[in-house]
Amino acid sequence: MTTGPGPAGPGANRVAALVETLAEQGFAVAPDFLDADLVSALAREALERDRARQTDTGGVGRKRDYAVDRTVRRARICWFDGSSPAQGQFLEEAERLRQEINRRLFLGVFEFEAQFAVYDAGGFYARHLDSFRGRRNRVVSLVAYLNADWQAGDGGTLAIWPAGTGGDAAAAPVAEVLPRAGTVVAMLSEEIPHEVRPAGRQRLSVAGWWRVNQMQGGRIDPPRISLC
Ligand SMILES: O=C(O)CCC(=O)C(=O)O
Ligand SMILES: [Fe+2]
Repeated sequence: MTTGPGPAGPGANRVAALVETLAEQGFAVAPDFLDADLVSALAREALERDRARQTDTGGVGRKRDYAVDRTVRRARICWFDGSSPAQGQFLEEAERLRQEINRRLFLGVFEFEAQFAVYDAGGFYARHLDSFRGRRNRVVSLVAYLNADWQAGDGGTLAIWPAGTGGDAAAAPVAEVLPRAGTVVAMLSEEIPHEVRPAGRQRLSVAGWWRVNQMQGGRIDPPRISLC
């Protein structure tokens, strides 16, 4: 039986289910989470920005930590600037998730930053955690895939390892996620090691992170400045 939208509005069950799974296992994979029209618009924008050379070569980390290391990551990125309706709609989805994350997980996450990512054939991102040493910087990670007709043979899966296996190179992944249009993945940034396997064809995504408020040298951690 299907149920209509509850009092919290359309999609509330979908958001609650994702966050519940995130709370239970440290990550959640939700196929068909995003509306198909939104996914198409985001894919178009990612390609337009890439063509206009507004994507950077995917250095690892926030701007001030920038280090381009093509042995770790081969992709181009472009930070959201909130300037398009598609970005706005995606950020509204992120806000719904943020509220549920704070309600269910008590994480106090407040700020969201997002980027388009373009991995050409051969692109990858070696196994990593999304948060940085010693800083409660990124707390929850969100990835949304924009690729129509992605097949298992196209590679580019997101491999996910269980929490706490960061230093264990021999541990087996618990999930391999195909980057199919509409699929969304959420992960606890400090705990879940993950890797983008080499893509067999161009692979488009949006990656985002929620952060907690941080005092640094008596100042609130400043918002990241856009690169494009
Ligand atoms: O695109 C993905 O599947 C994950 C990307 C990622 O791990 C990152 O940008 O930190
Ligand atoms: Fe990551």
